[in-house]
Amino acid sequence: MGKFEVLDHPLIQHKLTIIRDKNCGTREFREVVNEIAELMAYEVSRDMPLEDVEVETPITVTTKKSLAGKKVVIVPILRAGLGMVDGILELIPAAKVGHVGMYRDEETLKPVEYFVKMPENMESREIFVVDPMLATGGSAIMAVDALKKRGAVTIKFVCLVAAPEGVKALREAHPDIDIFAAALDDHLDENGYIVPGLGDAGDRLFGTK
Ligand SMILES: O=P(O)(O)OC[C@H]1O[C@H](OP(=O)(O)OP(=O)(O)O)[C@H](O)[C@@H]1O
Ligand SMILES: O=c1cc[nH]c(=O)[nH]1
Ligand SMILES: [Mg+2]
Repeated sequence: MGKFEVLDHPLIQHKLTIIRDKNCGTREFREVVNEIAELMAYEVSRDMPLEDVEVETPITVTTKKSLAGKKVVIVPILRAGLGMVDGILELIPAAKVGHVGMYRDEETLKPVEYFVKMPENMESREIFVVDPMLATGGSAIMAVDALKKRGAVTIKFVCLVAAPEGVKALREAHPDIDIFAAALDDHLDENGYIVPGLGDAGDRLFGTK
C-alpha cells in the first residue's frame, strides 16, 4: 500500500491559510499556490535515488552522489493543477511536463477527460500528478488511470487540500501510489466542495467563475 502523508511544515500551513481566505486575490493566490507546491516538492522528492559519480574538485578527485535513474515528469490535472507546475520546476527545472485535461461535471460530479499529452517512455519515469484539490477523488483516479494506460508505474499524487472521501477513494482505486497533501480537511458539502477548503481552485487561480 502506498503512503498517505500530510506535509504540515509550518511554512506550508501558514501559506495555506493565506489562500483559504476568500479575500485573497488572483495574483496572491497564484503566487502562494506555487510557493506551497515548491515546498511540497522538496518533501515529495526526498526518496529520489542517488548514485555515485566521480567529481574532480579544485583540490582532488572524489566520489560523491548525483541523482540516478528515473527522470521526473510533472503532470498537472487541468486547469487547476497548472497552478502548481512553476513552483515544482523551481526545484526540478529539468522535469518534463505532461498534461491531463479533466473537468468535473457539475451535476454528476463525475470527471470528464478532454486532453492527454505525455512525454515518451512513461514506464521509466517518476511521475508527480498535481492538482490543488482532491475532493471525491474522481478526477485523480481517472488521471492515474490515463497514466497507467500509457505505461506509467511510479506515480505520486500531490495536492494542497484533500477530503477524507477523496483519499479513501484514490487509495482504493490505486493502492500502489503515494499521496501527499498539505492539509486533510473535514468533509465534502452537498455540491462536492471541500469543507472548509478554499473554494474552486481553478476559478481562483484564473479569475473565472
Ligand atoms: O476529486 P474531484 O471530486 O474529482 O474534484 C477535484 C477536481 O475538481 C477541480 O477541477 P474542476 O473540475 O473544477 O476543473 P478546473 O480545474 O478546470 O476548474 C479540481 O481542480 C480537481 O481536478
Ligand atoms: O472544493 C473543491 C472541490 C473540487 N474542486 C475545487 O476546486 N474545490
Ligand atoms: Mg474548477
